[in-house]
Amino acid sequence: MMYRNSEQFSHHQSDKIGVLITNLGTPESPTKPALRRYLKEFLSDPRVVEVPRFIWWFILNLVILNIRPKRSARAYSTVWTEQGSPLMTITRQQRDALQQRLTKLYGENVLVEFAMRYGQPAIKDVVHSMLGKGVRKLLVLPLYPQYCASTTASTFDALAQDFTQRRWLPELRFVTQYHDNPDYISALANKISAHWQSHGKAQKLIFSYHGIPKRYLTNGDPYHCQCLKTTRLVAERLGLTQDEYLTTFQSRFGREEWLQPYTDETLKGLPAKGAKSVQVICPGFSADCLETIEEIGEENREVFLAAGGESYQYIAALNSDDDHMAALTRIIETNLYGWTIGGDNEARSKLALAAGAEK
Ligand SMILES: C=CC1=C(C)c2cc3[nH]c(cc4nc(cc5[nH]c(cc1n2)c(C)c5CCC(=O)O)C(CCC(=O)O)=C4C)c(C)c3C=C
Ligand SMILES: [Fe+2]
Ligand SMILES: [Fe+2]
Repeated sequence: MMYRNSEQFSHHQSDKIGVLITNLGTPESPTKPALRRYLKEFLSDPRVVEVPRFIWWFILNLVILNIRPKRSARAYSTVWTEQGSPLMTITRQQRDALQQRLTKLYGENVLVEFAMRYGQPAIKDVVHSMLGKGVRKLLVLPLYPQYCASTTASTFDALAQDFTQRRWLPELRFVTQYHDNPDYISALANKISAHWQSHGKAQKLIFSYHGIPKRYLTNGDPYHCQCLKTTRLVAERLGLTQDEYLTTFQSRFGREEWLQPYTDETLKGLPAKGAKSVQVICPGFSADCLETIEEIGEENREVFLAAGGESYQYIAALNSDDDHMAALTRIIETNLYGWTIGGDNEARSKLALAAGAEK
């Protein structure tokens, strides 16, 4: 067995702390071949599609990969910008903002990087580069506020898979969720209040989360429960009454039942029930992407207006907003505890001093 070497190993090298933020990933370009490559990797992940492998192999390769890439490429081209995919651009901005905040707190000893679960930059490549730069303590923060096996556990799988190829593993901490973190909840509540300040309040506020097959919930995934809790906490913070908001689930894929109520069907039914103005926010997406910009911002707007709705507003994701970056920084700081403060070696006490000076 050949293991991947840690590059530039030397005795007495500094123990750096690495913070790796991750998100789902995105195709390299909004084209059919790029989408085919991306969707093949994504939809081959057994955490995403829990169907017996050999049955799924036929469906994926003979049906889905012959239909979906073209359709998805068209959708992606509507959100693509000069800098590329919004998800990539925003994740890079988040990395930069977090690096700046953590350098202020702890000095040069903390390295922040980002990686994508599917496509580029791949988790294994970024981890390799971080270890090569002297990172011996690694904190991984998937930017999925609500835990789901399809996203969070799959990210862990990618890390674990990479670690099977290494001789010298770093110390590892992995954040599985932050759905009820008070700073995350405040950031969402503030974003909504700020929107109300400039646009007024709609009749209904819709909290729309990415769906999953209902079967995953009945098999024990806590995702649904965490989504409902995020909504409840934000609604409490805003003082909303039960009839002022709804939680719905978007982005269905395939024929089986997914978490209900569905975002599109809910929007279709609202005007007839007297709700002609809505505001939609997607708290499960830490960065705007195809599923928010195109699906919620465009497609669902059409659905609502065609059904007799009059006013439809999408409230952007937290992206690299200051409030969001402050919340993530606090989550990171909490999870670095003992690596930055309270340790016994010189490097650690230096970090603690630097941190103390800032507060
Ligand atoms: C096939 C099943 C899928 C499951 C289960 C699923 C869960 C899930 N996904 C996200 C976040 C994102 N998904 C995105 C795109 C996307 N998702 C699926 C399918 C499932 N997702 C597909 C096929 C696609 C590709 C786009 C398409 O062809 O329609 C994205 C956007 C990526 C981007 O580049 O913009 C995100 C983000 C979560 C949080 C989740 C479970 C909780
Ligand atoms: Fe998805
Ligand atoms: Fe979608």
